[in-house]
Amino acid sequence: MALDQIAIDSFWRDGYLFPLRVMSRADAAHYRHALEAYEAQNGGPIAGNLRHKTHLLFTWANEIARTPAILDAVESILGPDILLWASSFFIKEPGTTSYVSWHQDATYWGLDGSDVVTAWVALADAPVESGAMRFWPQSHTKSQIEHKDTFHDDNLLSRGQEIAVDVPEDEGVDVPLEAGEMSLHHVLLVHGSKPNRSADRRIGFALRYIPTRLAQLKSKDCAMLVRGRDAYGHFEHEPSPVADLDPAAIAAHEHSMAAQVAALYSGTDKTQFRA
Ligand SMILES: O=C(O)CCC(=O)C(=O)O
Ligand SMILES: [Fe+2]
Repeated sequence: MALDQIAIDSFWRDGYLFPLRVMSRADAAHYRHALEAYEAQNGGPIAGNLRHKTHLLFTWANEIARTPAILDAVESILGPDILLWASSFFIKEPGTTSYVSWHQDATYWGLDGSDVVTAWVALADAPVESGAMRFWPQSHTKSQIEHKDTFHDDNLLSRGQEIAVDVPEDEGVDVPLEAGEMSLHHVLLVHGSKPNRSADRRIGFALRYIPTRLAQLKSKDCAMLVRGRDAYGHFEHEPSPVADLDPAAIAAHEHSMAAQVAALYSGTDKTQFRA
């Protein structure tokens, strides 16, 4: 579903766009079941390194990342040559204290440009009371703001990083989504979310797309070509998984995680994702 000019203009003006339906409720439920079948077998929620770049490990997660309606919308913003740089599950269990502090994604990513878009895909309904995301409109025009690391246990971000300015709460826009819908946000948009006070899990799969012309300044990094061609070669291309958790997929994921952790945790002693 290509975006019309009004939608494209509103993304660049406000720094976000939502809601966009990218799959049916039934398809979202199918992917949720695939995730939860793994979690049941694993004995608990997906966590640690497996929560990140999950599309390298599971065929169903790779399929979500390549959903034509998602890529059409992203192409409208970034152009035809698209790499998927990262993916992360943001899951909040009902009645828990997990939250996401106000932050800008760009802070630790090391990418040399800000034409980076996150598609946050809801695999379960994410009403306001579930701790839906909140956006600070037009904050992407403020360029990079200082952050401080808290490493707070309940904070779902890699470093528990918080923006070092007061965000006017009354300017925050709630981003409720239904299962199968997505929001898009700009890499400099200030956003966060509160704990889940609903009766169901809040399950978001965040997909980070970049144009092939961007480069990683912090590590020799990897990404997956999901549309068009790559005339730059800044990133080592990652393979799609052939089967869930097969040895080649696990090896490719480990290789990519090393590069991602080197970038996101630079300056710390962390060697893997903390949550
Ligand atoms: O899921 C959330 O509440 C936050 C997600 C987020 O920070 C992101 O996708 O960039
Ligand atoms: Fe974020």
